[in-house]
Amino acid sequence: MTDSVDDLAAENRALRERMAWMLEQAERNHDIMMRHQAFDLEIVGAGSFPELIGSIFSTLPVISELDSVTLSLVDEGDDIRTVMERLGVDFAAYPDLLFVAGTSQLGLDSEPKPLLGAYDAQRDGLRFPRAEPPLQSVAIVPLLRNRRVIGTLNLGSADPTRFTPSLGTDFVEHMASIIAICLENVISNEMLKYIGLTDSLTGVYNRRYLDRRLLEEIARARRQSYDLSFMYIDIDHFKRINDTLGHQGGDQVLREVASRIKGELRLSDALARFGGEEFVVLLIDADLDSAAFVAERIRAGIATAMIDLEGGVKVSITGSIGVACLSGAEGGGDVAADVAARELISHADEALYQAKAGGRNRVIRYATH
Ligand SMILES: Nc1nc2c(ncn2[C@@H]2O[C@H](COP(=O)(O)OP(=O)(O)OP(=O)(O)O)[C@@H](O)[C@H]2O)c(=O)[nH]1
Repeated sequence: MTDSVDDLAAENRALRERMAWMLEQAERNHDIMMRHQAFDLEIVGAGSFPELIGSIFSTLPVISELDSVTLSLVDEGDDIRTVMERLGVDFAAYPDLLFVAGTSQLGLDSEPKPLLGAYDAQRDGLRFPRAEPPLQSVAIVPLLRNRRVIGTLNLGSADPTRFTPSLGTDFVEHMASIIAICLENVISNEMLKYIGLTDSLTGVYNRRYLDRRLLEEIARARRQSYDLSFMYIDIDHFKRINDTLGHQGGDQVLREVASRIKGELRLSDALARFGGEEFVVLLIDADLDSAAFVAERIRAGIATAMIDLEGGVKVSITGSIGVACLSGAEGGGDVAADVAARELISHADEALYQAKAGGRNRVIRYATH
C-alpha cells in the first residue's frame, strides 16, 4: 500500500516536473515568437538600405541567440555597391555584409534549399569572416525572390546541436523570405532614389540633387564656419561640336568632360550636370583661392588632351569656368540658406559670363565689388 502511494507520489512529482518543463518551453517559444514578430515589424519598416542591414545585424543575433549572422548578396556588375556608395553608404561599417558576383558563388545546391549542419572552416570560413567564439554549426538559408536567388542569410552558432541536418527548416525559411522581400524593396527604392538624383547621360548628379545638397552644405558650413565654393563650367562652342559631330558625338564629349572634371575632385566635392553643356561643382571647405586652383586644373584637363570619339575621330575642346565662394567667416550673413544658395550660384554664373566674354578657355573668380 505504502509502496503504491509512494509510486503515485513519485509519478505525480514527475508529471508535475514534466508539466513545468513544458510550460517553460511554451513560454520560451512564445517569447521567441514575440521577439521575431517584433523583428519582422522592425525590418518591414526599415526606410533605407543601411537601416535594414543595421537591424538585421544588430537585432537578429540577439533575438535568435546566435553567435554570428552574415548576409551574402549577389551583386552582378557591382550595381548595388556602386549605387549605395554613391548614396553615401559606408560599407566598412558592415563587415558582415558580403557580396558575390554570381549565384554560383553562394555555395548552394542546384535546388536552393537551406543547408544546416556542422561548421566547416573551408566551406564556411568566407561566409563568417569574423565569427567569435568559433562556430560549431551553421544554417545557410537562400534568400529567394520570385524563385530567383538574391543571396543567402548565414546563421552561425557555437552550439554544435543548434543546426543539424535533421532540423526542420520552416522557421529559418520564413525568416529568410521576409528578409529577402525587405532587401529587394529597399534596394529598388535606393535605386529609384539614385536614378532621381543623377543625370542618365553622364552618371553625375543632377540639378535636383545639387540644389538639395547645397542647402544642407550651407547649413553645415555655417555651423562649422568653413568656406564653400561653387564652380560653373561650360563647354565652349558646344553647338559647333553638335553641328559637326552630331548629337551622339556631342553626348560622348559630355561624358568625357564629366569624367575629366571628376578626376580633379575630392570625394567630398559634388559634381552635377545642370543641363545642356553646363556642369557645376560644389567644393566643401574650399576658399576662393583653392577653388580657383582646382578650376584651373579642370580647365587644363579639358583643354590639354584631345577627346577620342568612336570611329577614330579626335576632337579638341575647351571650357570656361566661373568660381564663387561663400565665406565661412561671414557665415553667409543673415540671409536664409536658400537665398545664400541662389546668390552663390548666380555669382558663379556671373563669373562664367565674364570668362566667356573675356575670350573663353579661362577661369574667372567672382569679385565682390
Ligand atoms: N549632344 C548634346 N547636346 C546638348 C545636350 N543638351 C544641350 N545640348 C546642346 O548644347 C548646345 C549649347 O549651345 P549654346 O548654349 O549656344 O552655347 P555654345 O555653343 O556652347 O557656346 P558658348 O557657351 O557661348 O561657348 C546646343 O547646341 C544644345 O543643343 C545634350 O544632352 N547632348
